Amino acid sequence: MSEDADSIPMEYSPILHHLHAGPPSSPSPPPSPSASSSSSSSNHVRNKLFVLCIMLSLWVYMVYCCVGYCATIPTPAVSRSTTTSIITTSIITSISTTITGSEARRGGSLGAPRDLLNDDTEADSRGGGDDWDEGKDMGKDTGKTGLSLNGSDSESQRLPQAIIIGVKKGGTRALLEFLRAHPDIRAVGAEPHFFDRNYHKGLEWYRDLMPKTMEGQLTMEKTPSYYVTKEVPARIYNMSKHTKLIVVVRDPVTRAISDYTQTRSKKPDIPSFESLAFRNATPASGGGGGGGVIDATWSAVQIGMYAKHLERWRRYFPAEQLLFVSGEQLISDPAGEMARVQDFLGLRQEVTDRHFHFDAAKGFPCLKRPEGNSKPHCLGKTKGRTHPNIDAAVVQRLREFYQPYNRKFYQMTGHDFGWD
Ligand SMILES: Nc1ncnc2c1ncn2[C@@H]1O[C@H](COP(=O)(O)OS(=O)(=O)O)[C@@H](OP(=O)(O)O)[C@H]1O
Repeated sequence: MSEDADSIPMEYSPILHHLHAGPPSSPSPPPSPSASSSSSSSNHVRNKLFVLCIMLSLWVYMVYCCVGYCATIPTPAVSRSTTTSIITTSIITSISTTITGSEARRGGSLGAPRDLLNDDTEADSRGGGDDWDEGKDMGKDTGKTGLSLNGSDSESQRLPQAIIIGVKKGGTRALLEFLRAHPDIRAVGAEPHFFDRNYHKGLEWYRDLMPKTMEGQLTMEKTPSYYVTKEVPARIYNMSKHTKLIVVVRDPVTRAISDYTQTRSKKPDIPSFESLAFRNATPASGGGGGGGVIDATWSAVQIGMYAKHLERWRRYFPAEQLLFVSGEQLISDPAGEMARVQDFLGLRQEVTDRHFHFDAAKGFPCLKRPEGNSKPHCLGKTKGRTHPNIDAAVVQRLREFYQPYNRKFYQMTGHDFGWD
């Protein structure tokens, strides 16, 4: 060990003083003037190097924080022993706050991965968004609760307690948007498709999509393809067997035409509805109709066999946990249908007839604020498309095809939807 290091008196440095604090040593003989000046300058350099090292470590730590790790490490306790640690703590705290704040502002649904926007129903429901797309409703953005940094103690992301599981083109977007007018509901805007397409990503991925909720608020999402996907009932049951399930159903013939209309809006060259509806349809049979057999493997037809799909759900969930909303009633009497839904969810009756305005030009109810005269908000152009005229004979064949399924469905749900 070098004796010099121990015996040479150092220039006073508060930092080094702390580091070298120890039992007082016996006084050393005074150094010669030349030795004193060279050792004093080498100490000076060493001190500077030491301070530089500390600054460098701080800088590295700040960079580390900025790439996102800071939020996951516990913030060091504020120590008053040295100025350095106070500064370090305040820098770390302010970076943490910035990161937490920006994440909160992103909110559940806004942080959703991009691939969520690629599914057909969601892309469709976003398309028209000139007057009301689903990310923008009556001031109740999905991420709104995330804006509160102070309230974050009582707010957290929860798995949904209620899900709109179907059906595609039934009126699911309208129902979700109506529900989002309720103060006790927070919902993801985009369709997560967790239980069908993204299940391998795990429940934490799913939870991460959810908006923050306070105690007593319900978290919801809608993905219409769940109702017809074989694996989904068991998967939702495994998440929670208490999940409340809502299905918006609509006359299966109109639903099939609506489904076809949506596909055709994206792929204008597809064959006619008539020819797709029948197995082995030939141009000679008028593209369908005639004596052909309905093609129950065509998804536009298959989705409307509601009773068949319901059997799968009933193997996992009791009747009381499933609510069937009439897509037709949701248009003609939105407040009445909303009363049933709020009841089912155990919520106060907040969304009432004062929230709806029937837009005669659009032919649909739109949401309005109960107070004031602000302009009502309607769904975008992709909701309420004009359907093509379908051969009456084909429509009739489809009605006959669906009749037994409808009857069974009325019996299973205890509700006659009046489609026959
Ligand atoms: N209030 C209101 N405004 C506009 N549209 C309404 C409304 N209520 C129900 N509907 C009907 O919803 C149909 C679309 O259903 P979905 O939202 O379930 O479609 S999707 O599966 O999410 O693509 C859509 O079907 P089409 O008319 O065939 O476009 C509408 O008839």
